[in-house]
Amino acid sequence: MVSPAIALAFLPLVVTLIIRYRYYFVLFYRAFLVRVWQDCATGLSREERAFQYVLTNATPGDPDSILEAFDQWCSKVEFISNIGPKKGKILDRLLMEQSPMTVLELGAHCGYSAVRMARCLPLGARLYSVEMDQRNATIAEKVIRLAGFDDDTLIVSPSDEVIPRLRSDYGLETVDFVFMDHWKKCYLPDLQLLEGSGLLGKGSMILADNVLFPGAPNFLRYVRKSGLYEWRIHQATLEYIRGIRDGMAELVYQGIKGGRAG
Ligand SMILES: C[S@@+](CC[C@H](N)C(=O)[O-])C[C@H]1O[C@@H](n2cnc3c(N)ncnc32)[C@H](O)[C@@H]1O
Repeated sequence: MVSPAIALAFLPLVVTLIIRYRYYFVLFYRAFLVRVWQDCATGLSREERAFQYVLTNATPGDPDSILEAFDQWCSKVEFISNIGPKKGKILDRLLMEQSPMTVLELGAHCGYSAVRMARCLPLGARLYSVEMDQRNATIAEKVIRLAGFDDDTLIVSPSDEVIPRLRSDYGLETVDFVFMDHWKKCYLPDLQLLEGSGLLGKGSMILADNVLFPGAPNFLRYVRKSGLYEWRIHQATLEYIRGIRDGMAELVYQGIKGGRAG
């Protein structure tokens, strides 16, 4: 039995830790505890619950109302790691400035960022979204169609299998814009796969989310050292949780080092 005196001595430390890491507790509570509880209570997956909410609260064919419904659900009900409204605005701005004709998304989850991007693209642009989880892809497909983007292509496979086949199976010559938002450990190998496949041209932009939290240190180290990119970090906070620092890395491919520009 711990004596009350010893317990009291540790109290300031415990209080300090709780205050200091309160946003991480909130994240753990909303992303994990609420999810487990709701999975048992509803018999539905978190993604299916989010979709039910979107179906009830958004207007079909109106992408902004679909994004708004997702944002309300993720801020007030359960956490889902969509890019969210704040970082989403940076993504919107970059897409509108770049006007890319071919866009590749790695990690579609429920289709939030796919809808977000599709509404910013110029007429005739093509969006290829890659999602390896079949259940997530089913929801993403429904969300993308609900928003009215019937021409977007959803590829259900792991990114490292899809990237080498983009040229042969989907007829892509170059990719103008890549949005990376899948597992962080895949960022570096997939970037190198894209380089090796010749799909990046001079000026192709890569935007990688969550490079500070949960973080992609190997990816950032490589980008810094490779000399292949002009790059910057957009400082932000984690989607739907203020108080946890995060950032997105914006890379612009400069072509093959010491050789012909891509
Ligand atoms: C953070 S969520 C994507 C959120 C989405 N981009 C958004 O903002 O709405 C990550 C998703 O990437 C998928 N994923 C992870 N690694 C992948 C890979 N190597 N290939 C394809 N999908 C992957 C996961 O199944 C998950 O659905």
